[in-house]
Amino acid sequence: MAPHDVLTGLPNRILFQDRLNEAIELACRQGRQIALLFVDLDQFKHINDSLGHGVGDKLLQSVVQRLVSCVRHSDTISRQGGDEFVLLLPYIKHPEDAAICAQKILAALALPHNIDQNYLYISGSIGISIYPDDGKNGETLIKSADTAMYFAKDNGRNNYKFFKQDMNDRAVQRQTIEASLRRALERQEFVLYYQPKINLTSGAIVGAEALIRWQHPERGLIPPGQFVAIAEDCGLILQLGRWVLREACLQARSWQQAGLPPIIVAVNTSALEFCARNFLDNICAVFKETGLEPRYLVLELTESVLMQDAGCTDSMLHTLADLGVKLSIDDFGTGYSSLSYLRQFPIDTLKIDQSFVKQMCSNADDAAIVSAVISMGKNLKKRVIAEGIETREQYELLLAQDCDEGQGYYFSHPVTVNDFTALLQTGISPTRD
Ligand SMILES: Nc1nc2c(ncn2[C@@H]2O[C@H](COP(=O)(O)O[C@H]3[C@@H](O)[C@H](n4cnc5c(=O)[nH]c(N)nc54)O[C@@H]3COP(=O)(O)O)[C@@H](O)[C@H]2O)c(=O)[nH]1
Repeated sequence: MAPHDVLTGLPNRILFQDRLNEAIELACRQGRQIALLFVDLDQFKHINDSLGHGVGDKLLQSVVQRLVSCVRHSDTISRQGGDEFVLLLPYIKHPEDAAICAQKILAALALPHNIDQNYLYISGSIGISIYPDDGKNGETLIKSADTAMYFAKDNGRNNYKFFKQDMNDRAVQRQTIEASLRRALERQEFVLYYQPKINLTSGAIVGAEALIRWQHPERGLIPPGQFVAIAEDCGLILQLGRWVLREACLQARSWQQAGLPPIIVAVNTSALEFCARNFLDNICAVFKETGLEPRYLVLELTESVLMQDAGCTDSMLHTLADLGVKLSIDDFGTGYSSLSYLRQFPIDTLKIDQSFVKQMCSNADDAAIVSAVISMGKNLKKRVIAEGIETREQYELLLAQDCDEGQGYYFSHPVTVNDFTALLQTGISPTRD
């Protein structure tokens, strides 16, 4: 068997294992430390699925060039398979040397990759293990670095983490969650909560954001923060997303049929779902099945979905817009805001991230950002919604700046279907603070 990976020319697992064993033996004799970096590309599957494996392969080759530029000749880089790479740094003085290398890799990966006249962006998550503290043999060292890499992913991706012993317990916990998520889908343990979106001038409910919860038979109601990222990593988000979309559309139609004022229902859509081959077909099938008109659905997309310089994103967004589906940029201001997207894509709404709203009454910079997004939205003829409104002061400031819509605990927490139906019947009376 050839000792090198055919696509990248890097040492394969077997050759890497030999070098790692040699490095461990030498370090043991000399009483030195060595470092192992486990690099996994973030959402690489999404590139393969949307742009094809040919482009994915070229991106991997470009990534390898960047990795090589970040290490010394004495270091070894190996492709473990797919989009996973392991780096052996046999000569380090301190663990901090590995951190410096990880920072260099993140910075190098972040620069655009020019593939077939497209600029592609990719980031990586890196786990670091140190011999002898995190493993006395190669297998354990790789496993520790791999575990740490998952924690880097959970920490928002595009960062690095050193292995810590308590990560092992949490990794077992994660695998348990993954297995029970699969069971939960079969047993239909998920529910949607709805949070109203308010027209700030009239006070009327104009929309609802559907937010998933897991009604766990023993642990009670589990918020999405504890399982959506895991579902994304193991691909279950596709099934989960299809369920959310269908359920939300059924509910919106059912409110209309009950004679309640028609509102627009918003569904969060992750990059993985958006780029799935049958995403559009599924949406059309849901409209057909539920009878909901497309104009009553808004997809909340994060900037990472728009970030891919892909023809498919552009045509998908235009097809959705032509159907009548509304498109909103979620967490606006926190991602890769390239303002040219606002011109290129048929975006209806900018949703100002709650981190800016939270501090807008006490922090002049946040107030300036909120105000700038509102006036930019007005000039570009896009609706602007502020999320995370918790106080009357924030509401009044947003109203004074002519922000179109708002959402937040000041008006209502996300609530069950029955409670939301009651809100539609009675209207909202904001909490006093
Ligand atoms: N792909 C999918 N992602 C989903 C889905 N359902 C939810 N999510 C994502 O999970 C994130 C966390 O959601 P949740 O715990 O429900 O939190 C939402 C609100 O409860 C919270 N919120 C709303 N108002 C306030 C407020 O005034 N203060 C405060 N501290 N928090 C508030 O914000 C969350 C809504 O955020 P956003 O989506 O950015 O509008 C959540 O971010 C979802 O992305 C799903 O079905 N699919």
